[in-house]
Amino acid sequence: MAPKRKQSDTEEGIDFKFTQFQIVPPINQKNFYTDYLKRDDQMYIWRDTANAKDGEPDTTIGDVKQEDSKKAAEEEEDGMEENTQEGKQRDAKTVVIHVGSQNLRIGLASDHFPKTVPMVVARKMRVNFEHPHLQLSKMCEKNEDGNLEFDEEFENNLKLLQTELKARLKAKKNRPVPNGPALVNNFNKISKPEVIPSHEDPLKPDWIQFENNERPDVIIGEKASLLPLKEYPEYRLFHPLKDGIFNENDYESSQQMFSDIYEILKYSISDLLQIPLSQLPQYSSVFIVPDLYDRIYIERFLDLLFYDLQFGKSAIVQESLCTSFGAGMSSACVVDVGAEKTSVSCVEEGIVIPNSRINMKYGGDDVTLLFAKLLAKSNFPYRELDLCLPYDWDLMQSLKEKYCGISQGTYNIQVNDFHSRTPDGGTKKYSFKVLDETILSPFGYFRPDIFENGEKLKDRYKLFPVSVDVYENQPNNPESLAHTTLLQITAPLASKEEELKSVAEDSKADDANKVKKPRVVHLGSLAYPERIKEKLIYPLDDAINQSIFSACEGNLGDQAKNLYSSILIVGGGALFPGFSHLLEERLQSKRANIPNIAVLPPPRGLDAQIIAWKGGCIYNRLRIVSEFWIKTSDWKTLGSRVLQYKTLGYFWTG
Ligand SMILES: Nc1ncnc2c1ncn2[C@@H]1O[C@H](COP(=O)(O)OP(=O)(O)OP(=O)(O)O)[C@@H](O)[C@H]1O
Repeated sequence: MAPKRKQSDTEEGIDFKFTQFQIVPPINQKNFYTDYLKRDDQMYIWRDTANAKDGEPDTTIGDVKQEDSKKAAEEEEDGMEENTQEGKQRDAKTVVIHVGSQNLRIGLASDHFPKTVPMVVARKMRVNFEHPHLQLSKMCEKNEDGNLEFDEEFENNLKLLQTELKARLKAKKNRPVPNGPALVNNFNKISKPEVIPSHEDPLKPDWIQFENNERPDVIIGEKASLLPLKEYPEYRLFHPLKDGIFNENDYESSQQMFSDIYEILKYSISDLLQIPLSQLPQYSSVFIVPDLYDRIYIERFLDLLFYDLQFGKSAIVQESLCTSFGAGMSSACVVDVGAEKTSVSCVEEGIVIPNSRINMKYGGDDVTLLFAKLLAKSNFPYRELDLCLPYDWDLMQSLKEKYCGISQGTYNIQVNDFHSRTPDGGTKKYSFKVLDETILSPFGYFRPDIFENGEKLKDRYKLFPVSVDVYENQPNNPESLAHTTLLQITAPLASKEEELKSVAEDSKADDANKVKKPRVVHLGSLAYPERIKEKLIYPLDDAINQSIFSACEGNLGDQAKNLYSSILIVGGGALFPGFSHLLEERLQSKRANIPNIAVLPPPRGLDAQIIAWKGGCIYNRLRIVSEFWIKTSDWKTLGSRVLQYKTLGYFWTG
């Protein structure tokens, strides 16, 4: 039999406690309460603001609050003072910056109009750059009937577009032009250019010619398109933004891209606004960001504003909010059709409704390309036109802006002319005929599958990783129910096999990176999208319907009626005559139960392209904005966390 084990002393009933310390019982969660880091006045950022206001080293919280309320009352009393002298002084020291894929709009808040700078840089490379070509005549081929044709997908989409246009013209009692396309083709085929001697062309561009061997490293903005690229092949053109985000496709490194953005901003501030860079610490900047922004985009831009340009303080504000300020509307559905992106968002009482935001990857440049293709099909006489050359692209843009529009009056054969100006070919005058090309091109917004969408968002996340949460390592870019819904609707269009393949690839990548898939944060009614798909291409009118539907949480009541009666259309891409009217008609046909649908142009004859910038100036005048300024010290101490407390406030989380 095994011997009995000796029992320990405690078990033998000796009354000593194991420790003299009082053991703390678990807290009863019912009565548990703490406000640690829950009140604004405990945050460094607010205490810092309060101290700065007082000019005292430190104060107790109660005192700060009393002082604040006194000051606020004083400010209320002399509000006029704020609106006149103080406000004007502040405007003269604030630079409002609105960056677009094609144009940067920048100016002092006290200016009437911003300076517009094309977002392009010509950089001298170490070895000659082989420029790509996109010659119009080589884009299509002759079919058996002798007509010019593009690929099958394009031709099918074009047929659908033409059918839609015919139905519309019939409804408006417009008669078709008998034998129209043949008449147009025959005229264009035999149209010959007239050479204009350079001394007879008052608009001849001042092409850049370098003397000796002195060649600058960078040429910025408009000047870059005056560079004869064939003569100076060591230069390459870069567009740092594409589709409304960083252009990761054309650059090898993020530093290279940022140095181009820096050059554009530096040139605009020092040369155009005449502000010496050394004085920027005394200036503030209002930076206008997309509604459905990318966190990395905002963080990197703020780095640039604080570290490289050294602005004293900055505020960031969303595009649609600025547009609504600029238009003086407290609630609106803002549709911004830009060069390479189109956004739709609903704004109410100074807030962009998070679930209504939609960002689509098409815009005015897609219409330009479509117009060029349609002209190519009808034997456009300028056959050497190369869309990769900046002056030829600009020519096509100007033809689009001059001749495209959606009025029934233009549906007839028209004879137009234009001048081509190239550094090697001089000036030539061409005549050409068009029939329905000018109407069909803007129609593309309602059937965007016809645009060249394949290369969009190519190499996304090549230079920058997906923004992830520091705690959960989950993608944390803001999401919107409207946007996610449309992504899910368009997803089945991809072939099943392709889908499965890429899902498998994604899951492999996920395992490697330990990054989980994004989730829909707002309503939770939808499962998370199968993959991180961002390229949203969807008809404009349907996108507006979806945005308003999501803004009202599916209830098309008074709120929806209000939004439908104030659809504000801005941005350069929608500046076609008759476009607002067409959009209004299409919305009415799809929402017959909503009376008074109105698509409004910007009020007071304001330019649709600068209205968001104007709104940025007005934002600078709001008294509340003083709480939104991020100082250099805040950015250096807290980094992007400061955005939770300031400027974007709760938008930053979603
Ligand atoms: N009068 C016009 N008619 C038609 N299109 C126009 C007109 N004026 C400008 N555009 C087009 O508007 C586009 C530029 O618009 P905008 O300046 O709003 O773009 P962005 O803000 O630079 O780009 P994004 O919003 O995509 O970032 C170009 O495609 C240009 O061809």
